[in-house]
Amino acid sequence: MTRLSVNINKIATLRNARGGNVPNVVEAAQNIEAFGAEGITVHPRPDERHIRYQDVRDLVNVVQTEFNIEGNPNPEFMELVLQNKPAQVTLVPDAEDVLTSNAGWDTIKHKSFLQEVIQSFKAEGIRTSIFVNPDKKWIEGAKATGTDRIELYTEAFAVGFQHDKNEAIKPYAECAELAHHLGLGINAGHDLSLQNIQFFKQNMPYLDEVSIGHALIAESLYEGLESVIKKYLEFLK
Ligand SMILES: CC(=O)[C@@H](O)[C@H](O)COP(=O)(O)O
Ligand SMILES: NCC(=O)COP(=O)(O)O
Repeated sequence: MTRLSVNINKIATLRNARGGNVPNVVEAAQNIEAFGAEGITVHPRPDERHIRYQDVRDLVNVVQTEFNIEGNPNPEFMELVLQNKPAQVTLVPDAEDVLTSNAGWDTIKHKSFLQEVIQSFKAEGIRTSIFVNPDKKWIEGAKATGTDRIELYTEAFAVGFQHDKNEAIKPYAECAELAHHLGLGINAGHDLSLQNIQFFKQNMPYLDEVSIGHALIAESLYEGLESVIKKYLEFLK
């Protein structure tokens, strides 16, 4: 059984485009849970271009499933997470100006920094996960940081899936075997979609959780458009 955590960044992007509260991020999270998702993920970025720090404060009292906050552990992010105590924090080494997450941790170079940060979250009962590329050296390095889980960065899989899906999954499945052997939990995310998720799940051992946002929200638009347009047409008769 692999948990689905829905990343709601893109719902906040849409809300922020108009400056009001439509769509309502908190209501969306509640609906997503009511529809069966097993977690809500947010990734507040320093410029708050989608999820704002206040959204985290609003969501933490409302989310009934697993609340997962992702981000680069700078002092502001650490304070936000430590004050709100989600079930899980996912550490991502994003530069401030990136369009989206584009790399995993060098878990060897940043070992002592990660050890320190992870220890402060775990001391507050927050499960930790660190975002890594699918390379065995980063998994071994992750083990040494004391993290509970890794999150495998799946962009390379999503791209490779288009050309040779069996080749694309190989490093992920091997890293999952190693992580499990080392006693680490296994999450995965980035560019997973309705197109590639079934193959990913079927070929990934020990997969605890996936977090999916961009494609899932786009797919919800595609699948919802027909029904909404029909409703408008009905009212315009
Ligand atoms: C950590 C990760 O994989 C990202 O997918 C991220 O959570 C998405 O962030 P954006 O929504 O800002 O692209
Ligand atoms: N951790 C990955 C995530 O939350 C969602 O990534 P994406 O589906 O928006 O690419």
